[in-house]
Amino acid sequence: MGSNTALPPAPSHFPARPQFQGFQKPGGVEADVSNLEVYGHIPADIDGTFYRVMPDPQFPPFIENDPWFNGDGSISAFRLTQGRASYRQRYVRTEKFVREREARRALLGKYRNKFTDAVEFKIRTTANTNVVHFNGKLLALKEDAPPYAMDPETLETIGLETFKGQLPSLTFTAHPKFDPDTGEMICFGYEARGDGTPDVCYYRVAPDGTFLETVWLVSPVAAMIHDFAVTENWVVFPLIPQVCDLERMRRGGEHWEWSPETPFYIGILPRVGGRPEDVRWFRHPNCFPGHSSNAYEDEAGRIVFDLGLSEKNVFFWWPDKDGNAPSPETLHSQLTRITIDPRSEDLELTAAKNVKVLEGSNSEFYRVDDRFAMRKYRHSFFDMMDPSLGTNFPAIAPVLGGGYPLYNSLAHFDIETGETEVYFPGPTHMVQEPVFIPRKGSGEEGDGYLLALVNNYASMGSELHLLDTKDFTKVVAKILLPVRLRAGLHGNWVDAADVRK
Ligand SMILES: C=Cc1ccc(O)c(OC)c1
Ligand SMILES: [Fe+2]
Repeated sequence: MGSNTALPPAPSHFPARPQFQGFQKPGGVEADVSNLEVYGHIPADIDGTFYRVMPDPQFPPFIENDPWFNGDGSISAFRLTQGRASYRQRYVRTEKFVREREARRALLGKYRNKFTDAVEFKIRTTANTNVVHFNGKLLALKEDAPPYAMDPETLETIGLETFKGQLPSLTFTAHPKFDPDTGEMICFGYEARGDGTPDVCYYRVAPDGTFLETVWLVSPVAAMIHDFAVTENWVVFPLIPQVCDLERMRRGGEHWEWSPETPFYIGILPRVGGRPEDVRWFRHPNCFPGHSSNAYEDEAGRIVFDLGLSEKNVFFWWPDKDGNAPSPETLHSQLTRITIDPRSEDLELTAAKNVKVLEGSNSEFYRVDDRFAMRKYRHSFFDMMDPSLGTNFPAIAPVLGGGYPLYNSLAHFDIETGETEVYFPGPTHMVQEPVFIPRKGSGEEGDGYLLALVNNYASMGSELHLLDTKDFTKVVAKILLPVRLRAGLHGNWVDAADVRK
């Protein structure tokens, strides 16, 4: 829209929709709290910061039924040291955030549809999906743009990060992977040449920010590639059958549409030295690939790829062309192992040959001991929804809000024994994504702590629950926040020892 076009009316309050109501009501808070109340105790060997990000719209949208994925990125930093906890929170100063604050209203239109904006943006991103620590900076990530760099201490936004001009792609995944041995950051961008393009750009970055390698690929369909996986020798690109159509976007429609006809494609590329023509697109019957747990190569050289797999469209707010979408309570994602021979002539993956459910519970947001990322591993930690644990749904329903899948417990799955341990935080609580904290001085996989943000619908406040992985079902510390933090996406633990001074 041109600058002399009248702006669409800007609402003065958030709409009466589940994603803006109850616990999901936007907070708009920036904070510095020097001491948080602790029930229990924070072990003395814990010294670091838990960074996480949530979409939290600064202004009410002028878009009808704006999905929760479209809110401004707000970064929380929970600093745990010497048995104490403090908390800082800042919005990422994206171009969108800064210009909307100036205008005192929403200017950005639909999720990833520039044709619906009230003004023209150079960079539309909300930077609201993940926050990682790399080369002395925080990177606030969303898959539609380059990262925004931030100061890890002050959470001041430094600016758009293009790695001194080395970034070859218009986009950067929200799920970069870090090799625990080399510190290398392995990334990609999809729609890497712009909205609706099937181009995927794969790149590897040295710990000092030097780009080591770039490979341009073309995917079989312009689909969302949210998470991915890396092994010693391969990278794995799972395509979510949510597809983009630029014409639909031009008409003011959605960026994404669920496509039941599209298979679940998995692209396999050599991790080092691959050429564009080396990518191989395996096919699995239509389903929804969620987040990765981990991946590695077995003795036979096959790729073992563990992820959350759901039969139905988890992003139910983007239905198929006829408007069909599952209702959120019917979604069930399971930790699933897909085994792929990267050299196989046969590109069809089948349930019988290639797929095995590892853990049948309804689960998501898998985390591992990152020292074992890209390697054979034994322990996966995740969010779980098990209504039989005793959540008092009638009591919390009026304040639950919604618009996204809910999880009421944290789980530890031991892949070797097949056993699952569960931590239930309480009947009026839901959990967000956990992070794993290794125990100081212990190299044993999975030995340490799990830390997660918990929504308390009785107090309408947020809490951090800290568990010891050796006594998983009990809480070690509950850290109370003076605020309510709505649903977030991802975060990471940054140990004080790993912060470059
Ligand atoms: C969980 C996935 C996911 C995928 C795409 C997004 O834009 C996003 O924004 C918060 C989240
Ligand atoms: Fe994600």
